[in-house]
Amino acid sequence: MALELSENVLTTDASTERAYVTFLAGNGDYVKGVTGLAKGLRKVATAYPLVVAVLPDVPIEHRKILKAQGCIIREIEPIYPPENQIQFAMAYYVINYSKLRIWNFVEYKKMIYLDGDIQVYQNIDHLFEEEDGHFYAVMDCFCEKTWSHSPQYKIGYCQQCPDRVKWPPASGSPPPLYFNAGMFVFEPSRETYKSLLETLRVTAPTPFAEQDFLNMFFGKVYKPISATYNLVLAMLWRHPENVPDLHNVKVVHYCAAGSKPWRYTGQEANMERDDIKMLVSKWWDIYNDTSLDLKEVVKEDDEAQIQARPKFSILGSITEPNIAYVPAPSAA
Ligand SMILES: O=c1ccn([C@@H]2O[C@H](COP(=O)(O)OP(=O)(O)O[C@H]3O[C@H](CO)[C@H](O)[C@H](O)[C@H]3O)[C@@H](O)[C@H]2O)c(=O)[nH]1
Ligand SMILES: O[C@H]1[C@H](O)[C@@H](O)[C@H](O)[C@@H](O)[C@H]1O
Ligand SMILES: [Mn+2]
Repeated sequence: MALELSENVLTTDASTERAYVTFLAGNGDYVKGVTGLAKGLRKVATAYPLVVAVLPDVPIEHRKILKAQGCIIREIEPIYPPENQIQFAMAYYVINYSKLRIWNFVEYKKMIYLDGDIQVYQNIDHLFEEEDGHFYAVMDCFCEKTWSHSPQYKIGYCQQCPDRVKWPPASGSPPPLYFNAGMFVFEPSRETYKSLLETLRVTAPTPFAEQDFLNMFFGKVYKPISATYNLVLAMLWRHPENVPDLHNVKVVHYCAAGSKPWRYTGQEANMERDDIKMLVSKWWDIYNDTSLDLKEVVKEDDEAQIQARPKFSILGSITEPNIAYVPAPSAA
């Protein structure tokens, strides 16, 4: 099927109109997460490639590692929220606004976004078959300290168990369903991309950065999917009754403090749990499995791709703060 773009013309078949996409910033160790993810996707025999949206501060060496794992490297420009005094739940969340660039990857009709601290343990390609026009993602949990700024946390209300502590009628209607933005199914589109950037320009930044923004922007078309597609680890101790069969879970999100497998020490709260140890060791099994490495040498002309900027122009210019791009502080 021929897909026409205004700037470049691509000839492609249905399988190349779909891809997984992740996001990489900085020269730290998140490249390990993305490497693990590329190998995990290969292990479950996905039919689709993994695109890595990299910020300019990702070093060539890291791009080469990912290219050698079969990833498609796409450099994106950082996006900053409008200047404002804001306390992010984590300082480094500010770079996540740059994720909005993936809506401009319009050579793909549908994509599944996955954070670099996610691992896929079972094939989830069938999610591409879900009906268009919706935003698919997994409902978050509000019980961890990262939420302490929120009314939900202060009240003790969580959408995972709305009857345990009921939302007080005096506070109006309960908050709308809220998804975790570490995994979602979406449709790139120039129009949506433009609208995202324009809306961002007039939206004050909030603690969960682009996650809050996406929840607001896609609220009306959001469709919750099973927790098996993005198991946020805090669910293990906060809502065990909502955890899908752990040994058959499809997607694990190592987002709880101290749970990133490549930084795991076992010291932080809950990290001594057997289920956590099992999931961390499962991640390492994939990362260390050399049989999952792509056996391909990076060719000379691929070097250009590693360094290349996107061919089409980056729409919209968000007002940039006076400070230059701040390298991401190290994460939890
Ligand atoms: O130094 C960094 C920090 C982050 N990342 C990328 O940004 C993603 C988000 O960071 P974390 O996974 O550490 O953060 P959390 O899982 O705690 O964050 C959650 O909240 C964030 C709010 O901004 C985002 O929505 C994110 O997708 C969602 O999973 C990472 O997976 C990775 O892909 C990097 O590449 N380098
Ligand atoms: O995206 C964030 C992040 O993953 C935090 O680690 C988690 O505590 C939150 O629930 C979530 O909203
Ligand atoms: Mn994450």
